Amino acid sequence: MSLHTPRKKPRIHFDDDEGLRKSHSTSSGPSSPLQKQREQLPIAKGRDALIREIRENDVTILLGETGSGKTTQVPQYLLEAGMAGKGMVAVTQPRRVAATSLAARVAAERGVKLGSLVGYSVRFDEVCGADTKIKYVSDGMLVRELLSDPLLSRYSVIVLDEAHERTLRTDFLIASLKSIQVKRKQAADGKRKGKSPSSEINPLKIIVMSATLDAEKFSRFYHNARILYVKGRQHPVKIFHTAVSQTDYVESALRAFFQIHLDQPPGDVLIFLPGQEDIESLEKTIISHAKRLPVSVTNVLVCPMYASLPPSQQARIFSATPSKMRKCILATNIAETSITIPGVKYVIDTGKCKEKRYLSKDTGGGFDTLLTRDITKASALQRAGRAGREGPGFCFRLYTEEAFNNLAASLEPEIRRCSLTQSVLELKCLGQDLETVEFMDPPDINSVIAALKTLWIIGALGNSNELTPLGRQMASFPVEPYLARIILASSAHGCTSEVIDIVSLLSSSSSLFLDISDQRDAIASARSKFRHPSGDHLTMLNALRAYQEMAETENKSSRKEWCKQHFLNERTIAEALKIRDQLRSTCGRVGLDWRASKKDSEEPVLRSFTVGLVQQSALLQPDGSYKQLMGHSVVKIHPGSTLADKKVPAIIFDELVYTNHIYARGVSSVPRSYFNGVTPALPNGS
Ligand SMILES: Nc1ncnc2c1ncn2[C@@H]1O[C@H](COP(=O)(O)OP(=O)(O)OP(=O)(O)O)[C@@H](O)[C@H]1O
Repeated sequence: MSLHTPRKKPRIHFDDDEGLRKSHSTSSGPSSPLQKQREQLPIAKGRDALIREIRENDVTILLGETGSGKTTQVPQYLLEAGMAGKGMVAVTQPRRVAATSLAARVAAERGVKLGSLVGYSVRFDEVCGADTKIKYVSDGMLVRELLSDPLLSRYSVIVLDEAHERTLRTDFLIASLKSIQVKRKQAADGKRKGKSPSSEINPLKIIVMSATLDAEKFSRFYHNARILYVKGRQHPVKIFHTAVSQTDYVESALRAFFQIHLDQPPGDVLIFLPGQEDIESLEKTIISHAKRLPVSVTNVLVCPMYASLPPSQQARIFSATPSKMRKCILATNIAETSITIPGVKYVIDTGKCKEKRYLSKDTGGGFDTLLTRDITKASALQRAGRAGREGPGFCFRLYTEEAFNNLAASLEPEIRRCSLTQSVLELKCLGQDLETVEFMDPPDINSVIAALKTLWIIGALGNSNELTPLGRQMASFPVEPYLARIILASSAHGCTSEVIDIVSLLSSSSSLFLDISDQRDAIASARSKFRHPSGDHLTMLNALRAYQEMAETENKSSRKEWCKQHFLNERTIAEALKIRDQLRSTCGRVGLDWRASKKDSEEPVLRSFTVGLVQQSALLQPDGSYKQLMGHSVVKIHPGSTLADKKVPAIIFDELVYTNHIYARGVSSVPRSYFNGVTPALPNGS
């Protein structure tokens, strides 16, 4: 590799530069139709044996290298073998982008329209029909289905894919499916013996899949379940490590990208970074460096990819790369498992990720936060596995081989490190207690107590931890319990219409207000039109109302321009309006009139929000700081808030962001008296 990086930076030396040169002599072969591709996948050779084993065993643990064909093929084999019966095959995915893109791929392989035989279901978006037999579903959505169908009787087979990720929802399913399987077996046996002839319940098959799984542990949990291995991968991935460790991973990623771009044959590049901030900063530097390249060099198309990016923008990574361009995808670990991004030949792995962790009150927290940390070996293997899906691939790790060897094998399960509030509520609705469920790894007792306390404070649980009617109503809403509580509180204050509008905006995957750090003055002046003196919640409502008024008369391009001028994210509005429809229909189901609206809505709306956000509130101290009402942390108002630098007696906020300070984001000012009587835990007059 010759030295061509911009800004004349020294090249990064990888441990097998020579090997890289040689490996390009391998051709990926001519492209073949989808069916031929299916037959060539490593898993295809073992198809019959696999079906036989699954038929014979209640639970099967399937291990196979990334790209061997597990996720796309196993559900189709089950269908072809008639194992879906009258029911469906569900395939769970920890991430929505994986569920939607896999469903599209499998629909294409079967030559059917997405939403017919093959569909998907993720939060706020479902593309399925009466004839759907294979459903890719986010783990969270399957948990929600449990609430209305505790035996998941619509499914004949449930495939827990990427089980190694051990998200809270996956662990919840791992535990629930174990007892559901027993109950369904008993029901089916009873039916055979004529005890319950009307029962439509059939036995359930469980398949657990991953490329990087502690298979023995899963097997033990499921009564020594059968472990199967799929051998081999379709295309090789050559892995390179840096010769020496790197100090600045963003800078190193920049250099590695241009080394590939200038020296290597065509093929898109996927760079893994920990979070949105790093992605935005690298995006800017890549674009500015690319502009300075000679005109003869292929153009670069940068596509960011992180969870809070609207789904339509995320979908850009899957669209074909224009000719004479090289796509450079900058992604968090949301692109790490399951997905195939067509065109990606090179992966650059910074070795870093953000991990959600619950900061306990003892450490000044009491909330989930994201911390940057080293990835695990399992993640490194998954990241490398995103190359080599359509032909030979290359993975450049920006850390040494020794550092790789020292990485932890896998991440601590989410159940051991995240807030459990929603899960506790869901279990309560199923008549269970988190403490008594047989989890693969039991949760930390302090987290369970914190969740129970939150649910008690917002009225979901009574004094003996029993589920209240209010709690059951909260669980019906597809949002966090505290947001559901706000909606329910709005009923008493007669402002459900306004509150649902704001909650819909808060539940969207990206923020309504664009926050571009170097344009804060321009943003502040554009936003002043909508500013509500009480703070961000009613400012959001004003902006939404202004948008809707304008949209009544303007066409699509003027609407877009208007949003640009006002630094509003139009996609967030579109998403929020969809969410609003769902929340309105949930209101209908729980007997709430969503049309209830107040002309002067400030007090009723803020009173409703205070009920749900009582744990997310802080009081002004004599020294000018804000101290949490329920907790020990001193928080600052986020600079992006309409209340930044303001001193008001009390604030409520949507979230805390943990950087060099603890910042409250999405802030409104409320009179202290609003806290009176909101919760039984608060002393009078606080
Ligand atoms: N959207 C797609 N476009 C092109 N090829 C695809 C697509 N999805 C899957 N493939 C092809 O099918 C192969 C198998 O994909 P599949 O997701 O089934 O593998 P897997 O074993 O589940 O991998 P992983 O463990 O990484 O999820 C890929 O390597 C790729 O060749």
